[in-house]
Amino acid sequence: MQCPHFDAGRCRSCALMGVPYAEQLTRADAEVRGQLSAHLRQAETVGGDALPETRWEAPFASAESGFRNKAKLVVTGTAAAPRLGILDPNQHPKHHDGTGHDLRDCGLYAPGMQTVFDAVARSISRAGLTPYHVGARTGELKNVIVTLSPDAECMVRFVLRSTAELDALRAEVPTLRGELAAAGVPAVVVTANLLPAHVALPEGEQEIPLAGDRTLTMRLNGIGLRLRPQGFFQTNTAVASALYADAAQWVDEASSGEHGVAVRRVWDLYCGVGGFAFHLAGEDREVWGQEVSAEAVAAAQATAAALGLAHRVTFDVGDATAALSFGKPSSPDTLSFGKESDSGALSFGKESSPDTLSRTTPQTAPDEAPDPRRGDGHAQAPDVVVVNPPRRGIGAELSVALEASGVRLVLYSSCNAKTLAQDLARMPSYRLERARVFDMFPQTAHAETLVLLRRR
Ligand SMILES: C[S@@+](CC[C@H](N)C(=O)[O-])C[C@H]1O[C@@H](n2cnc3c(N)ncnc32)[C@H](O)[C@@H]1O
Repeated sequence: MQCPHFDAGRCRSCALMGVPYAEQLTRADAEVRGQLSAHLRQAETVGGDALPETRWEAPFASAESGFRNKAKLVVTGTAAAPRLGILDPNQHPKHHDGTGHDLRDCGLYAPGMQTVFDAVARSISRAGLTPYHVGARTGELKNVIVTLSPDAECMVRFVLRSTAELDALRAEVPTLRGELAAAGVPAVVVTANLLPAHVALPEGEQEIPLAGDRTLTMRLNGIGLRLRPQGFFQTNTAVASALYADAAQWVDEASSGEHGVAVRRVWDLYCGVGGFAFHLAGEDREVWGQEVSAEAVAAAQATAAALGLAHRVTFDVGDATAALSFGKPSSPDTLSFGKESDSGALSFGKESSPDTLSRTTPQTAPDEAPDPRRGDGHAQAPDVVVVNPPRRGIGAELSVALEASGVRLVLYSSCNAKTLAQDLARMPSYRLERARVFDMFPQTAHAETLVLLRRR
């Protein structure tokens, strides 16, 4: 892939731009393999059972362009001539003069995205929305966030500093929707998001619905996952489809044969809108998902209801790091969460302390009486736990709890092989059975890794 913005130094987001794609894939695979080298297993015989070496699957390739389903565009310029893209990366953020570059034609975006961007730009001009100027701290419209579904429907969110221009935006929305419907990319969700603070974040806490029913359906492998404005969704739809499909297949394969693990209960921790949960939900399986974002949980519950699965695929808002600490209720209101930043860092009101670790009693936990405060989906110990945390990994509390638990299979999907390796080091009772790199983020050095761990 070749990019004029990269070549001109206007955008440096794609660090590997210009590196042939086959080489990017080889590098990503080698990098992850290197990070996990201490955990790769040789063939061995344990208690008379022959255990094969770690099965390292060929990396899953992405399309090298046109793969992104989501755009977070900084709005600069003027209402008459808005630019949708990024702030000039060559200036220090603290002393930025507000210059931005228009990246509507960025080659990473899925076909159809630019049609949405162009219609949004026309709306900004018609409504007279003033782009926020980071240098002068004036103006209202900070960012536009667009998500495009595989069915060519979209969600458009306008991130505003205040409600000063909300009425003008509200009055413009029907025209925008009319244009997008005529162009074949109907906007099924339009919202305003408020970000009053002068901070380099893509969005704020408050979401104001302007049109639509607040859910966009992302259809992957025939499963219509509902997405609401503030819920996380994997940005590369095709690669996410392959990731979820492999996860389901690996669990099916691990549950069959001589050493097969009967899989009746699955936990999907850090579940987002339930991508893993719905792919792993079988006829005779219960799945429980836990996630810190209430919007994502509401979306996952809407999917369960729409698919007629609400009786056996359930979700709760809560801190996944404490999910296996059966001795204590995982009450969301005992923790005060900050927002996840782009880097994936969360600011927690409370860090996991030695005290919370000592209250975790996982050796006996899976057999303990179910906590009546918990719903059916997680009243009993799971056979499989899926974890898909942000870049910081699952951390000490959850990895130590998993290590001491009776859980037979763990599927760990990670976007950071370094923290994955750190977490695996705290779980020596698990054998790394299978691994695969998924190129979720072509043109960058980042990749997603799925590993299947089986208790020795
Ligand atoms: C990489 S995303 C994965 C989401 C989902 N598994 C998917 O496939 O789309 C990580 C998710 O973890 C959530 N999260 C972050 N910290 C959490 C915590 N302590 N407990 C539960 N969920 C958390 C985020 O809100 C986000 O939805």
